[in-house]
Amino acid sequence: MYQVKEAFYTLQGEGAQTGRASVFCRFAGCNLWSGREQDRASAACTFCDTDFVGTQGQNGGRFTTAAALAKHLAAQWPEASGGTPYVVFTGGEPLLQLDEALIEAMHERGFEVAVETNGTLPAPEGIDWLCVSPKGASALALTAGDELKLVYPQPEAPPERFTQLAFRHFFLQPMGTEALGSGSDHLGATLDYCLTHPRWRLSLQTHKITGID
Ligand SMILES: C[S@@+](CC[C@H](N)C(=O)[O-])C[C@H]1O[C@@H](n2cnc3c(N)ncnc32)[C@H](O)[C@@H]1O
Ligand SMILES: Nc1nc2[nH]cc(C(=O)O)c2c(=O)[nH]1
Ligand code: SF4
Ligand SMILES: [Mg+2]
Repeated sequence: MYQVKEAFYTLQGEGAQTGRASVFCRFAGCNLWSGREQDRASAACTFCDTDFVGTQGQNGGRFTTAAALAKHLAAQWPEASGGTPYVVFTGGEPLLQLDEALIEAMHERGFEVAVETNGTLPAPEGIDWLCVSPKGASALALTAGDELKLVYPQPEAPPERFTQLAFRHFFLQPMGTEALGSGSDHLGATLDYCLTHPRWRLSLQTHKITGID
């Protein structure tokens, strides 16, 4: 049984695939936070900007088979539009639910499969684009992939801890604080770090700038 909070067609807002048309599948639930505000301060991940609780979002629901969920997601891609169909599995934490059967079902429908993960859980075979975004002191199970996208700053996860890992791209993404009720957006500190450490590139959450989903 797959539990999906929401699914929508948009442009990837972050990282090296920014601007690419994508079907997003946001799975419900996370292993680093319950999603309840009263638990935020004591969670392993404290700065989450996302509601991933339940299955009542747009195009959300419970799906009993990989085939049924794949059909539901493929239906969000515009017909006869050209380009390679692209699905981004996110959450919550997608690696609590994503399995080889669902990846295969998306491949059979012609999709490339991307994942946005906190990196604390092992990944199934067959992912085409793996983005790992480390969280605080949480240990990484995934130490290789396509991009490492670190939300900055995190006192318990300084960038230096990750540069030796086997990723093709290293991004710093300023911590957005809207969900946290603070005025500061950490953009200046992120710009400074990228300017003084050219290994790292800036990732902006462009969907928040443009107002797209
Ligand atoms: C909501 S998470 C879901 C996927 C997975 N659980 C993870 O943490 O990577 C999607 C992306 O948003 C990033 N993110 C979450 N909260 C953020 C915030 N307040 N500011 C900037 N990026 C944030 C995460 O680091 C991750 O790269
Ligand atoms: N447009 C857009 N791009 C995104 N990239 C990562 C997202 C996520 O929440 O995982 C996200 C999202 O929610 N919307
Ligand atoms: S690990 Fe990802 S989904 Fe979970 S609380 Fe942190 S940012 Fe949100
Ligand atoms: Mg998001």
